[in-house]
Amino acid sequence: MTDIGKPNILITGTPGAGKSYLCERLAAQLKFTWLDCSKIAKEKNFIEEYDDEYDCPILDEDKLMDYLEPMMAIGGYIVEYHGCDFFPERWFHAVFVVSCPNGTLYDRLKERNYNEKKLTSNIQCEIFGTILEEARESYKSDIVYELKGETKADAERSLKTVKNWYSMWKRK
Ligand SMILES: Nc1ncnc2c1ncn2[C@@H]1O[C@H](COP(=O)(O)OP(=O)(O)O)[C@@H](O)[C@H]1O
Repeated sequence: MTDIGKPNILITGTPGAGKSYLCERLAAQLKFTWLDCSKIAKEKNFIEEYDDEYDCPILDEDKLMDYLEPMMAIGGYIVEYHGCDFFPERWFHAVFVVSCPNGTLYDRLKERNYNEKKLTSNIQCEIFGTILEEARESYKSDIVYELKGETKADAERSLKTVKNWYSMWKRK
């Protein structure tokens, strides 16, 4: 791993779990730069094709990674994405997986007008803990942490957890 002044943090989890909500606050409080990969992919057109069935763009992972690489070498970034297995393991010093109870998640995704197929697949993803499993398979287990993203109180707790982690990291 590169010897950098600030770590890079990955925030992952099912769409709607509360990643952006947390990242926005974290970036402001820790003074890190927040990189929302879905937003970047859309803006920079890092899209391979469009999945009509699930009504979503398919990410061109290589293009996204080429774009992120120089930033990851500097450190001080919070990377957000609803997947985590394709990033180089060396990029991240901690991986936080945000989760949310199905009922709340359902309401949040309904509000986004997800079609039935997309909605069901995302709810299943949450029920099966797919992203948490993906994180545990892709990174060392001692850098993977779970956070809850349902309520404002959850967000406050998550902010504290990540800040505490960062304080410990600085002392190392
Ligand atoms: N901890 C939370 N407490 C209350 N509302 C939240 C919380 N996290 C997210 N939300 C709300 O839920 C919706 C989806 O959150 P968002 O952060 O965009 O999810 P994601 O980035 O994981 O797709 C937003 O309307 C957001 O304001």
